[in-house]
Amino acid sequence: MLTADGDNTSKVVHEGDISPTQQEGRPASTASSASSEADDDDAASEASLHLNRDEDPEDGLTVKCEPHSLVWRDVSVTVQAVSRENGKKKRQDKVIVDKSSGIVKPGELLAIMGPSGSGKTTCLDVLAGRTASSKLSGEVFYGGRKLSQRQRQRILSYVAQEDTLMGQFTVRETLEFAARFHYGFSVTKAELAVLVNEAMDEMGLTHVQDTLVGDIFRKGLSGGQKRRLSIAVELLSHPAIVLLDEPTSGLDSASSFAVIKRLRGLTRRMHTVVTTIHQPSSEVWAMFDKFMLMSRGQTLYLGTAKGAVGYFGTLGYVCPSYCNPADFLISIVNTDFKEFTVRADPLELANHYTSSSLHTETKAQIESTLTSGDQGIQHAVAPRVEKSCPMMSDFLFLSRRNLLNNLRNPGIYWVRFVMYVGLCLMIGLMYLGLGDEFTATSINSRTASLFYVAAFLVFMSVAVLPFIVEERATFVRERANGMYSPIAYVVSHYFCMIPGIFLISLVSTASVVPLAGMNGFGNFLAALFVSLLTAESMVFFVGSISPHYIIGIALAAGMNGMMMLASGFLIVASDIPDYLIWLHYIGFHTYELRSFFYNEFSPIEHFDSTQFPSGEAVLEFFDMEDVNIAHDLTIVWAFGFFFQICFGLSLYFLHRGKR
Ligand SMILES: Nc1ncnc2c1ncn2[C@@H]1O[C@H](COP(=O)(O)OP(=O)(O)OP(=O)(O)O)[C@@H](O)[C@H]1O
Repeated sequence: MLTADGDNTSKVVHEGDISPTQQEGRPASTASSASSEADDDDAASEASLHLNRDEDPEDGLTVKCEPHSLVWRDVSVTVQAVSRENGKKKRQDKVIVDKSSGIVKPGELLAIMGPSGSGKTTCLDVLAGRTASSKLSGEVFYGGRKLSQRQRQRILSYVAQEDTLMGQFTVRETLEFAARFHYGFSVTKAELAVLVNEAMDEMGLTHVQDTLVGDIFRKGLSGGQKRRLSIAVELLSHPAIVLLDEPTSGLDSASSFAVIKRLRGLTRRMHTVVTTIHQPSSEVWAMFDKFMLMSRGQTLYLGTAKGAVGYFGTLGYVCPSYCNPADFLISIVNTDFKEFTVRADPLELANHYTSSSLHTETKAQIESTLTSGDQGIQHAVAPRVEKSCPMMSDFLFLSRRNLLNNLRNPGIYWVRFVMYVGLCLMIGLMYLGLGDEFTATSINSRTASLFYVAAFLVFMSVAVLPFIVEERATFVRERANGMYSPIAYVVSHYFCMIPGIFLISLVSTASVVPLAGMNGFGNFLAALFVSLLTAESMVFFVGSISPHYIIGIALAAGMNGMMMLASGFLIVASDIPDYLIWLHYIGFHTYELRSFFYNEFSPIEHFDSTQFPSGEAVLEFFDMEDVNIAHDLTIVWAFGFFFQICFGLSLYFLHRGKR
């Protein structure tokens, strides 16, 4: 069985042939630095590490390439397909990749093609280690070994079908951040600029370097430009293996040609490239070394691209002169439409391929690679510079990106800021001069306004949830491609939300407290600040576990609603039924409300009311007479900390980029 983290692991360190650091003559990655990041499996095989650098007469210090083959053997993927028959839900096992085996050698460019839904993406996911192990059988090897998740991240980059770029950054900024996540402080600013300029140049993005990627607020790059930027981001790390899912979709033919030519260039430096592609032009087709044709999860051909036309010709499917071989081969195996006159039965073709000499040859290559060939080779080709202080550099660059994103994305911060200020001014004006009134009705106004502040202002944090869910896709891609760790992501988000929330709390407090004449500006500010921090932490956690933001909003609203109900205002704590009293204690709203109430009522010595002659009497009525504000706000903060831990755990375990 193919496992998520192969147990027969070895340490693979990426060495560079053209990394800027090495060009400058600074130390490249070493076995010891690599091991500091490694897991136990890695450490066990550390001893087998050999670096094999050599002096290249033309390029300076380069790696002498002894790269590995990517091998997969008898890989099948089975999913539970849900359908409806006569109104009844039916679950059925569906094989979407069936016993696929293959080998791509270093320096080869493999193109996987097939009609829509034939299993190309699934196959690529398997090679990239992005498929849940419960769905998989078969084995994937690199250098004769199964690799752990971390090792895979170090040697391969995966450009997925969907672009998950952040809309508020320009092309140059996007690449600069990606380079920093790959290299940290190991490259200087000048080296970083060289890397970024080179990447933009290669993907034809130089003329749009200052254009925003774009999002729902602003139109930015075109679809094809986004595609090229996604590729450039991943190629920045010079990975040993590059897997790309439809890199040319949305590109014009000239751009497609240029992109594949760039990938071809990588293979000349002994990198391995596997790509799925629809409709390659004849010029693009000519650049493929290997070609794999799939249909309905079956492999119909895996061999040289040059030999494909001849192979199918011998089966009676002769490609007409002047016809693009790729178009012809796809048309004969597309069973979705009736238009095509020449049509093959995919199952028949699959059986024929399995019994062909081509398949026997591939199997033999796989076996010889696994038993001898690659087995003795211990190092990979990718020129990735080890990051110095990875946690610190990840934290700093993530924080910088977060702060910029918060400032630039109106939905994340500024819309909420305006709403908070507007609402708080409304509260201030609605309860204008309340502090000078000590009638019985002023008690009601005080409790109601404080409950509104404690409940509704906190509830408004839900507004940030869609952006968390949206950004999660970027996190998953960057994490799966080994750019940074979830812990750096969580810590940087926490620190970056502090200034914005403090500003909102300050302006909101300054709008309510002086106008309404409420007591204790400092405590009010502290209670609002800590509560908003915790509420946002909760929203981060809910956003991380919700499959869609609408579900997340419903979930966060429900949680807020429950905590409001049991906080002790709508029903006093002593009246809450025993079987629900736990809700009163596990909701952070309880502790923030107590702080707001105690802050307001404890200094008031007199009310014109026989039932509540003083602030203390009001507090006694709500079971809040013995509040210690510092203590209660610490509890509120601890809830926030707990939510942050849950957020981190959820990112760590649920968002590994596996499907
Ligand atoms: N988790 C899943 N559950 C059910 N069916 C799935 C699942 N994942 C993939 N499939 C199905 O498996 C088939 C292959 O999907 P895949 O995305 O690999 O195709 P593809 O060749 O990449 O298609 P396209 O070219 O349109 O991107 C499709 O029919 C898809 O609906």
